[in-house]
Amino acid sequence: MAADESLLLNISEDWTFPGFHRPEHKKFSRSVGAKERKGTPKQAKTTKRKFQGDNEGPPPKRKNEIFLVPAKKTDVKEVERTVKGKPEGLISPKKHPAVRTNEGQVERPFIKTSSLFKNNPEIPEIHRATVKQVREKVFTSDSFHELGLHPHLISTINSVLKMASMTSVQKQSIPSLLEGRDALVRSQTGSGKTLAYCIPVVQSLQAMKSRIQRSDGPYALVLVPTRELALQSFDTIQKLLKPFTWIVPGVLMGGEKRKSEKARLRKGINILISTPGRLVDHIKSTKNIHFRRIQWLIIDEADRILDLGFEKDITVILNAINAECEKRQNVLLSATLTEGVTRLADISLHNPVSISVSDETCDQRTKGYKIAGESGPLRTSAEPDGFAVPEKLQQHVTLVPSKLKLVTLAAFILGRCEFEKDHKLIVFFSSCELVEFYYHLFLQTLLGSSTAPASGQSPSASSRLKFLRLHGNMEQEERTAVFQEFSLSKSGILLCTDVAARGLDLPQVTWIVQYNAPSSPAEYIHRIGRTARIGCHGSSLLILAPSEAEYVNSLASHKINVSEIKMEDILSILATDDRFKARRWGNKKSRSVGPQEIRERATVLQTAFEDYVHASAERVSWAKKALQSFIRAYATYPKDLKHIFHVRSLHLGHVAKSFGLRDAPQNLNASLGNKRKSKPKRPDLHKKTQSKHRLAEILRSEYSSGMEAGDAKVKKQNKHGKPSNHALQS
Ligand SMILES: Nc1ncnc2c1ncn2[C@@H]1O[C@H](COP(=O)(O)OP(=O)(O)OP(=O)(O)O)[C@@H](O)[C@H]1O
Repeated sequence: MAADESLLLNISEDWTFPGFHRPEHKKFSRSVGAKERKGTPKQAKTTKRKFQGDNEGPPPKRKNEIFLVPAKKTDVKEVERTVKGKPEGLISPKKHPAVRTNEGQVERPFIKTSSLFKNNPEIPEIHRATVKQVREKVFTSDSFHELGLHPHLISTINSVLKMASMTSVQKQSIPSLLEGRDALVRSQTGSGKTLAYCIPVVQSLQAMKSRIQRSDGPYALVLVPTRELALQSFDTIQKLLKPFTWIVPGVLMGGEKRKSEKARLRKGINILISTPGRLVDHIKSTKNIHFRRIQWLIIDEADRILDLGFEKDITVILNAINAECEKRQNVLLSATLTEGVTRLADISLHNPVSISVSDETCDQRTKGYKIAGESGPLRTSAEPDGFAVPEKLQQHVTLVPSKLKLVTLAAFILGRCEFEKDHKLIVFFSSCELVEFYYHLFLQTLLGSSTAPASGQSPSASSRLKFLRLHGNMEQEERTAVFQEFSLSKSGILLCTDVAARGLDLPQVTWIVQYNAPSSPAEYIHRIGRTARIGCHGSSLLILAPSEAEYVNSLASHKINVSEIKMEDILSILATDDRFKARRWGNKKSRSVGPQEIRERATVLQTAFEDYVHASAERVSWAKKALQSFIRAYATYPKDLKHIFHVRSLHLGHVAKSFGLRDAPQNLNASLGNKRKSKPKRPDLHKKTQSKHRLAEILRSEYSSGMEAGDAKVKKQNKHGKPSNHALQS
């Protein structure tokens, strides 16, 4: 199936000197009408007629090597040469054989580039009622001194963690937990839930009459869904334990050799932080693990742990603990309390206190949500019926036809990270394959590859563009390195799956971009919650296709308000970068750039992506596999979102463009048909336990314990930043 009819542009001559001045540019007006959105038909036709004769047949063949024109200082002569013929810049399409005309001008053959702006679906107006968002006050004016903690613990909080006053959730939770109560704790993302449980655990363990010995084994067990979160929680506990050196924390998270974990278990870990899968592995295979002295069981991101089908693992863990110790304190935490958490609470909490921070419930500790029976339902009537979103988080949505999705994302990244300072972006995708694909595509095209050092940084003018990626198919060593690098970095772009959606506290993230919509409003909340933490400012952008516009209403029904950014406004950033200038607009730098030229610049950018992908059969096959992975993930939206996200509503030819493919792969439908027989499911909270177990299998690659045999992992990126062999095969 052809992607679309073609607009023919003299792309290879479109490249000019990549100056970084910011010419005045005209933004697309918000009132761009449907007619204008579709392009100016007359102009497009003229362009087509003009160039058609020169370009029958496929684009010229290219070598397999990565194209790149390294940025270097250029003198005036060099600039002139560049303007006349050779493309130079961060994105540099393959060079085509030059032809000299009578006038001595260098002419190049034309590249056939499908029109990005024709035959797109109409972008609907977003109509939704404005909802009142649930707000929570982050900080209180109360200090930690009021809690009656050990003075050394208070001074550690003040001097090591540099915290003076408690957050609302800490003020409400810590006293209850110090009283010995079980608890179900909900407060917005980035509000300090980690310390809300860590402080009481440390306070109670350091106060034990007979001093804890390392060889005693675990007194507290903390379960978290991902390895990065395990590391992060471990780090916090380790800091709190500074004055109490006899209490030993430890983390089990997979990716490490089982032998060394066993050795650490044998020596003794008093506060054990683990992912459920990894702990179950040890319960089944490690003699030295025991739970005789467990006094605390903490399940962080409790709803996620259930979503992932870890219920079976949790049952194994609870049975193992219950068999050895009867009485302990249990705490479940999450920013999103869902039906799943209530079920988990039913099986794991005893006479719990339910703590929920919101304007309505603030300062009103609601105690005594009793379990009607050992397996009866927990009543959580005080819960607000919407999710709380940090007050300083600006949420946006943009409606983008599939064909334009890739250039819109690239323009958005360039706009934030190249032309503005100190932006830290996280971009969420729906699968590991998509993350790998776009990571390498951006690295090779937006940065140019062969001079880019292994960290993904270029010495060129685009040095502000630093791409990193994180997903469950990477080697643990690299996952940890990326997590730490992005944490410490002041700027950069992290492409990731939902493995980074929960709990991660990455400082100073300014934007969250959701390139693929999340599978539930709860996941939306957690993804955007990686910014605007602990009272800071932050923004989010959800990219939806026109056919997915209804999702905005779905979010509104959970009291989530998003405001629209027009796609044209995102693309208008291309006006500030003359690397994308089409030649026919000349070299004058002072004139303003109109909508038609921005469309052509977007086409130049798209062409660079397509050139990269079509430079070899191997890359085309890689892009096809990424496309297939996208479609597979698209088929897994839960039933209640199927009317919005349905594979049938995808235009494959258009979607293919967002993978740099010029045409929709011919055999995709057939292969999708085969997949449908064993259709994987997304997490669906309303599904029965059995289906959750199946989910666990499907999502295992993202959240695996790291012990599975034959786990296909993405090998460390080679030093040229090229797709690794595995990435090409995945
Ligand atoms: N009392 C406090 N004063 C200042 N900063 C704090 C305080 N408590 C926690 N923080 C900081 O707030 C940030 C967010 O905390 P934390 O990660 O515990 O949030 P969370 O509620 O668990 O978020 P999520 O729901 O996303 O997991 C961390 O950087 C933490 O160090």
